[in-house]
Amino acid sequence: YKFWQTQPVGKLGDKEKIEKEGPFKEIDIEQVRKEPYPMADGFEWVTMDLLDEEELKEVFELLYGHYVEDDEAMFRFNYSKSFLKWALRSPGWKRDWHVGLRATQSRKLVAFISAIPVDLRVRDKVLKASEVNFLVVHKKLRSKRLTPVLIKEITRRCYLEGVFQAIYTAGVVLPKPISTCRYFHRSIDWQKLHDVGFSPLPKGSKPSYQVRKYQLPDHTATKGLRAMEHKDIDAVHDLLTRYLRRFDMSPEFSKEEIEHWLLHKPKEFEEQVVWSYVVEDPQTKSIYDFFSFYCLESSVINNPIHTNVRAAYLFYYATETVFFPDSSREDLKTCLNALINDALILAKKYKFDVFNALTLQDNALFLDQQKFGGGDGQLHYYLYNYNANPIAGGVDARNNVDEAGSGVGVVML
Ligand SMILES: CCCCCCCCCCCCCC(=O)SCCNC(=O)CCNC(=O)[C@H](O)C(C)(C)COP(=O)(O)OP(=O)(O)OC[C@H]1O[C@@H](n2cnc3c(N)ncnc32)[C@H](O)[C@@H]1OP(=O)(O)O
Ligand SMILES: Cc1c(COc2ccc(F)c(F)c2F)oc2cccc(OCCCNCc3cccnc3)c12
Repeated sequence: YKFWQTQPVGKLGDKEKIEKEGPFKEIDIEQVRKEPYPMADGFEWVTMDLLDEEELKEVFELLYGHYVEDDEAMFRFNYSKSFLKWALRSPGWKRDWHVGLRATQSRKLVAFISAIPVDLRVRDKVLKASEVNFLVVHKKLRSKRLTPVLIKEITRRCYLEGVFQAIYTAGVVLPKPISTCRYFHRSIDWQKLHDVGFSPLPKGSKPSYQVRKYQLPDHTATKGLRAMEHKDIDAVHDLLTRYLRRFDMSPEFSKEEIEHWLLHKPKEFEEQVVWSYVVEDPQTKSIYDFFSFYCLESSVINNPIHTNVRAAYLFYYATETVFFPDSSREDLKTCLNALINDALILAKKYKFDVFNALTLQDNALFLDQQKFGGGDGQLHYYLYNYNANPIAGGVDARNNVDEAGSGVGVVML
């Protein structure tokens, strides 16, 4: 019984072009089970209340000990409580979509899966979809087929809300990725990355050469660059909405979502999760560009010197450059290199060790020039119950950056 064969996800190997893109399973809400799926003896479903500090802490601890690791089990994502509040309590969030599994006796939280709502455009269609993330099963309960049940349960809860499509990413290959992007990293503190075993010393090089290669100025260079403020929400919303239309797949953000995802609120988040900067024309005061990055640390497993790597991840950005009459790809390349170089300088200022980016959006235009190195990880994008032709992930057949760029405009956390 292969879980995937019963799910509306295209079979592996479909190579022919899909004529008509769209859902391929019509769901009748009347037929959807009203109560959770039966669960193995000794475990029970719970809905986590992430407004409750204690329950938020339980989800944090489960992820801290059991979430995604690299293949050599040297690092594990360390999503902070602030991050989880930001990621899971976004506009339109539903408590029912924060699904936990507890051991009945001990009450211990042993598994979790979540979803948040997103208006997702795929080419010319906009879907009321969900973004599924933070699937985790306690290490002691692995290989017991709990995952298919967790997935069925989050699916049922999405169906009950009239949501019949989902987007999700994974480092593992599952049936039918719609796109695949590659990890790229730009060292900021090379010595620390080397100490934790993340950055090897290239043959013929020396630590001092590597440190010099990645050194960055202390101050940004772009005139008019400043931190985003509440007053910039409308302008950033307008600019990003137009810019995201360049891609085959992208979210359609409301102004509330722009405020939530891009504007750091010190009172709400004791530790900062997202950094956003705008470029304001001194004369007209209009916003010509913006970029953002988020903080996601990785625990270093078993290292005598360091316990954490502080990574900045490129998030959303946009520039008016593409809308200037007869502007070229070279103009966009020049603009993005200047913006991302300033993003790197700010990441250094805020004590990040590494700046991570995928090959999606227009990232192909600056990865090389800004000294990003290709990682050995890939991020596969998936759609649930939606047949769509493949979307370029920004890498070619040999997994090198494809200058033609990518059609992916969705950044998953
Ligand atoms: C309309 C709404 C729809 C909503 C739902 C849309 C779909 C959402 C889909 C989920 C989006 C999640 C997005 C993220 O959060 S991706 C991050 C996933 N989390 C981790 O990697 C954390 C560390 N690992 C673990 O906690 C466990 O190893 C997990 C929980 C991953 C598997 O637990 P375990 O190792 O104990 O295995 P099992 O015995 O229970 O089950 C084995 C089956 O599970 C399939 N498997 C393995 N990894 C994944 C994976 N990442 N997505 C989907 N399926 C996965 C695998 O192919 C096999 O199926 P089959 O090949 O044998 O049939
Ligand atoms: C993850 C990731 C990496 C790994 O980066 C590091 C890991 C350990 C370190 F010590 C370090 F310095 C890294 F840069 O480099 C990247 C470059 C671009 C994008 C990246 O991840 C995109 C966000 C991934 N979401 C988490 C996730 C990952 C896999 C499945 N489901 C969710 C990554």
